[in-house]
This record gives sequence, C-alpha cells and structure tokens, in this order.
Amino acid sequence: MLEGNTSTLVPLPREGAVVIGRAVGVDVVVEDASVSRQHAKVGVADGEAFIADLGSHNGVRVNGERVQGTRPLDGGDVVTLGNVTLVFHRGERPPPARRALETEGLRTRLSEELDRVRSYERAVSVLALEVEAAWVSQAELVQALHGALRLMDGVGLVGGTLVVLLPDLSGEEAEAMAAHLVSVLSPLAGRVRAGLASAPGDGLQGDALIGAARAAALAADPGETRVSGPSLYRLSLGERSVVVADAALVRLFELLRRLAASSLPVLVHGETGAGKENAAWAVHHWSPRSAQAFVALNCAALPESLVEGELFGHERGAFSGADRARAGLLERASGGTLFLDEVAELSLPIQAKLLRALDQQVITRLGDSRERPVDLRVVAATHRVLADEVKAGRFRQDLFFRLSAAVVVLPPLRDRPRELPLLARAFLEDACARAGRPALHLSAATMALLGAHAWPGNVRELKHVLEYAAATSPGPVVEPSHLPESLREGLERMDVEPVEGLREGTETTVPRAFQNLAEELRTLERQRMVEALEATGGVQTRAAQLIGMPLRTFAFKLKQHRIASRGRGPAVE
Ligand SMILES: Nc1ncnc2c1ncn2[C@@H]1O[C@H](COP(=O)(O)OP(=O)(O)OP(=O)(O)O)[C@@H](O)[C@H]1O
Repeated sequence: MLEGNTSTLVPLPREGAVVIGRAVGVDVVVEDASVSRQHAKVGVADGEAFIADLGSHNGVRVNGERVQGTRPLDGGDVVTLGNVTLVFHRGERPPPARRALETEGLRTRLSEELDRVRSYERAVSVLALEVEAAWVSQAELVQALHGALRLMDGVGLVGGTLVVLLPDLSGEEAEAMAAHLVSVLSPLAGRVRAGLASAPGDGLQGDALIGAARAAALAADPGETRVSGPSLYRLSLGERSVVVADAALVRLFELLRRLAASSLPVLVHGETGAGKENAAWAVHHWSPRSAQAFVALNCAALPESLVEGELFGHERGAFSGADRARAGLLERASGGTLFLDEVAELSLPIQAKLLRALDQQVITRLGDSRERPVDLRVVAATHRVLADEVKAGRFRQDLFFRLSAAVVVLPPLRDRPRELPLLARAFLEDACARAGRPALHLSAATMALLGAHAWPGNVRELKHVLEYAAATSPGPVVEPSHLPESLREGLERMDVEPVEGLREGTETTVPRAFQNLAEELRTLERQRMVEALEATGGVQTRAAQLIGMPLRTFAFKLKQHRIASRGRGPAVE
C-alpha cells in the first residue's frame, strides 16, 4: 500500500477480508483525507481475491477502471482509493495440504529410515514437538511444518505429540532444523518445546528413539530444543527434580503437564515409594497455582482423632490444648494445591466432610460455626484400588467420583527397567555430593544385582540403598559387597535360579528384570569408558588401552556416549 512517501505490506487472511479506511478501528487505517472512513474491503473468498467499494466518496479503481460493487483481483492489479494506491500481490498458490502420518505410518517410515541407517551408515533424527495451547488447528500446524520441511521429511502424531522424521540429519544440522521448526510453530502456538534424538547415536530402535525425543521435549523449556542424552532425563520442577526415562513415565508426565493447566482433581495410583508425591508436585508446579502453597497430608500417618483438626483447623478452646485458633490444611492450601496421600485411609465421617468442602468450596473450623470460603485443587493418591474400596463400602462413591476426574497410574520401579540405572546413578551422585566425597561408579555386577531386586519399596528403597552404598564404599567403584545385606541375598539367588527355572512345571520367580541386551551393553561400555578415564586422569590414549579399545573408536564413542572429557591438560597424549 503506497500512501504519500510510505509503503506498507498488508497481508490478507487466507479466507476473510480487511476493511480499509480513515475511521479508527477499521483493519487498515489510512490518513489521507481523500479516503472515506470505511472505503473498501479487500479479501479472499473461496481462494479467490476480491475488492469491494463500501460506498466511498471518491470510489475504487482497479487498473484505472471504476469498481461497481465487488470485483475479483489478480496478481499485479493496481488499485486506487482516492490518493492511496494498492498493488495487489498474489503469492505462490499454496501446495496441496499434506497430512500428518498416523502413529503406525510414522513407525513404518522410521523403521525404513533405520534400515537405511544400518545398511548405508546414514543418520536419521526424530524431533518431538510438544505444543501447548495452539490457536490454530493441528492440521494447520502440520501444514506449517510441511511448508518448512524437505519432501523426504515426515510429520506424524504420536499420542498427541507432533513427531518429525528428519532423514540424513543429525548433530548440529538436526539441531538447527529443530530450532527453525520451533520458530515456525511459535507464532501459531504459545509455547513449543522440542526434543531431538538421532540414530545411530541414540540407538537403532524406533520406539526407543521416539520415546527419547519425547522425553527430551518434556524436559525442555518453552521455545527450547533439548537433545536426548542421559543427563536430560532430570526433569527440573522448581525445587524438586525427577528422573524420567521409561516410556510409560514420559507419557505419564506429559499427561500430568496437560492436566496441570486445568483445575481438574487428579487421582494418582501407585505402590508405596513409587513417586506419587512427585507426581502431585509436578501437577502443582506446572499449574497456574504454582506460586501458591503446595500442602501435603499423609492421611495414613495421623490418628483418626487428629485428622479432622489438621484438615479443617480449629478455633481457640475447641478442645483441650487448643489454646489458640489455627487454620487447617484446607485453608492453607487455598489458592494452591492440596495433596492427600493415602486418601483411602480416611474414615467415612471425614470423607463426608471433605466431600462437602470440595463440593461447596467452604470449610468450617472445629469449634466454629462460620463458613470460610476456600479455593481448592486436590491431587489425591493411594496404593489401594480405590474402586474396590468403594465396592467394599470403605470409601464413599461420591467422593471417589469427585477425586477421580483424572486418574494416573504410576508403575512400580520393577516395571521401569530403563529408569533403574539412571535413577541409581542420579541417587549415588546426589548422595556423594551431600557427603562431600568424589563421585562413585557402579560396577556392572552391582548394576546387575540392582536389576535383579524386586524393589517392594520402589524408588524410596533404591534411594536408601544408594545412600548406604555412598556411605560404605571405600571407592571409587561400588561393588555388590557394598550394598545392604537384603540385596546381596539376591546375588546367591541369581546364581542358582536360572537352573531351577528350567525345570518343567516348577513355579519360578524371574531372577532379574530383563533389559534389552544392546542397551545393557551400551550402558556397560559407557560406564567402563568413564571408569577408565577416571583411572587415567582423563588421558584418552591410556584409557583406551586399559579397556582394549582402538583410540579412534574410543574418541568416536566419547562423543556418541556424550562423555565430557575432563581432567587436567590435553586429554590425548
Ligand atoms: N522419578 C524420580 N526421580 C527422582 N526421585 C524420585 C523419583 N520418584 C521418586 N523419587 C524419590 O523417591 C522418594 C519417594 O517418592 P514419593 O514420596 O513421591 O513416593 P510416594 O509414592 O508418594 O510414597 P508413599 O506412598 O510412601 O507416600 C522421594 O524421596 C522422591 O523424591
């Protein structure tokens, strides 16, 4: 649009119109006095551009010809509105819409690409894009991505996450492409987080690559691309951090992140020590209530007589010893999040009071008759199957419905084999740091023993075991003998049970949680390289010799395993 000495580009919507005129509030305001307050309308209808005179004083001309009513526009048409000139430019016609692949289609494409990686030593990257609150449809997001991608790339959907396949790209090239795609989506969707995993560096198994990319996206900040790697699995949730690697846990935390935005109550099922409180904290941390209080109550830890006072508070003199008034947990959690751990242990009378408080968002302190308004969001947890408790008459059905608008199930640690070594290393590292001693490493035998244990106390038990190891290992490597007695008993079992298990018809306990062999070897290889580097003060030549690996392979694998070369001076002699 040319007005006086200035020119402006006025983009038109794909479908719809803009009004041009002098009036305040029209879509495109011009100042020239020859233009009427609402002079003309320019837009696109059914893919065709048009201009309409809105009854202007000086009229609308296209290529010098006065327009009566509405007329179509073509690329290059010159339009005059009084003294203002418009030159209509029609961009390339958009390519026909390419749709997202279904999950199965994406998996098939990825497995074909992985065959190429294996056969021709090529690369492929998987980019997961987590989009929060898009203001256009998913189809439009996919279309925008296709517009920025090469023909060979693919876009698909896996459980609500956009997944992009980038054949032949890895390392910096893949990261640059990821950053570009984030910038393409950002104007269409408030916050975009990206996670990148690449073959062969991050493995050659399709689902594992997709899982790793999604885990990385989960850990990324808005607008950021995280590259998959062992360290990224620490999800930082404000003052707490959670290790997430297992695909089921990644999905669970993705779900929690989405639920956090709503005010729905969440019910977390899981065994003791499985991380239920962490899940509740994640909901709070990601929710709009995160600046307010997170208040937790373990309903099993208090005698029934005290629970009511704790939850609802009391007035002065309400009972013996109540020498001053005190707000209860529900009041303190108002505006924030209330976490009710082991909620199934609440008595039926307390359940009734809790239901009333949640339904009406009011509480009454003990010894008081006043109702006080509260604004509560509840996350409840239990190791019991709450629906069974309802059937048995121990839990009110109406409260069950009230609490279980969204239900998430936290798998026990024994069902998360990928996470076990990562958690074990993370806990050992933390324990060593707290004890002020240099980092320790877990020997392969120790790792195997940890994998063989059933972990009835789940993550909490694992944490305690590693704290014990950090205190008792003379260092630098934690061997099975440094683990608590209860775990070492498993060592003997591991030796005998496979033979026992072969006997037909006998009941067997599976001696260890099996892990993908390639993955286990990768873990072991990385660990041995780290140990060798530690032992040689970071000198790669000697470290490579120590474990019988050619130096070039060693240097290559350092990058592949993302091992930072530490130590003093040059790392290669
Ligand atoms: N994924 C994880 N990453 C890091 N630490 C974890 C993880 N899961 C659990 N933990 C740690 O393990 C311990 C137990 O977790 P948490 O208290 O959340 O379990 P819980 O299921 O609520 O236990 P309970 O049923 O006994 O209340 C805590 O110290 C917690 O920080």
